[in-house]
Amino acid sequence: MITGLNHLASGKIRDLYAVGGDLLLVASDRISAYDYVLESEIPDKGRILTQLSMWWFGQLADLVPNHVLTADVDEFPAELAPYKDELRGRAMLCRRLAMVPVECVARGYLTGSGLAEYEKNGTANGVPLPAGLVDGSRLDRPIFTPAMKAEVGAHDENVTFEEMAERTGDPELAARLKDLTLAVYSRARDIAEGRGILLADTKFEFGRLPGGTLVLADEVLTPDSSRFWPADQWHPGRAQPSFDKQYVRDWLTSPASGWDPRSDTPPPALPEEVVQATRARYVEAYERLTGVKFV
Ligand SMILES: N#Cc1c(N)ncnc1-c1cnn(CCN2CCOCC2)c1
Repeated sequence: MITGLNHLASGKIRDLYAVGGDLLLVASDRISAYDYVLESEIPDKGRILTQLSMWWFGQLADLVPNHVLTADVDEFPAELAPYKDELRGRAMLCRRLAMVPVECVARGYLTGSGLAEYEKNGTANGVPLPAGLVDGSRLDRPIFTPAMKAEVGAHDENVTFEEMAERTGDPELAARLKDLTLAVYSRARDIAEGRGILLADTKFEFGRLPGGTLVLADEVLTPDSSRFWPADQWHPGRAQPSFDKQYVRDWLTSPASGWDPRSDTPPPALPEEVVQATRARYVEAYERLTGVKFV
C-alpha cells in the first residue's frame, strides 16, 4: 500500500487508487497460493505482469478498446512524482469506468470449477458439454462461463448466461460481453499456443465509458488472471502443472515446508531458491509471449 495516495480498494495482489478523475492500478510483488497471500514476495512480479498486460492490450486493440491512459510514470500526473520510483513499471493510470459486475470468464480447457460442475452434471455454467471429458481436456470451442463478483476474499458465483443477462438486467450487454470475451480469449489463446503456453482459461473485467462504450478493464491475460500451462507438459486426465506457480505449489506440499494445505494455518515463507525460480518463470512467460527481454 502506498500511503499518501487516495486508496480505493485492494485485491490479493493489486491496489487501486483515485488520482484526480482517473484511477491508478498498482501491481504488488505479492503472490497467492492455496487461497493465501504468501508472506514471501516475488521480486519484479508486479512489473512483469503489468508490462505483460500492457503488451496484451496492444495485441487486442483492434478487437476492443481498453481503460489504460498510460503505464509510463513520466506521463503520470505531477501529484504522483514523489512515488515515481515505487510505481515505475508496475502501475497503470486508467480511465474511471462504470464497471460491469460480472467476471467474464472464458475457458478453452476444462479444469477447476468448470470441471467440478461437469463431473456432477455434464455441464459448465449450465451449458451441456460432450461426454468423456477429463481434467485438462481441450474444448472443441471456448466457452463463456460468467460469474457474479463476490466480496474480496469470497469466491465468485458461477452463473448461467441467462442468469447473468437477468441479473445485469441487460440481455444485449450480456450477449456483447459473451462475444467479446470469447473473441479476445480466442485471439490470446492462439498467440500463446504459438509460443508454447496454453491459456487454459482467463477472466476479463469490462466497464463502460460515460457514452456507454464497452471497454476492457483491470489487468488482462496474466498468470494471475488466467491459467498458464506449459504446452510441452500438457497431459489431459490429471492436474496440469502451472507455468508460474508449480515451484511454489510443489514446495508448499513437500515435507520440506512442514505445511499441510488442509490445515487452517497460513503457509510458511518460501526458500530463496523457490522465490528466484518463480521469478524466472514470470520472466520466461513475459519473454516468450512478447518476444521482448524483460529489463
Ligand atoms: N480496472 C478498473 C476499474 C476502472 N478502470 N474503473 C473503475 N473501476 C475499476 C475497478 C474497480 N475494482 N476493480 C476490480 C479489480 N481491482 C483490482 C485492484 O484491487 C481491487 C479490485 C476494477
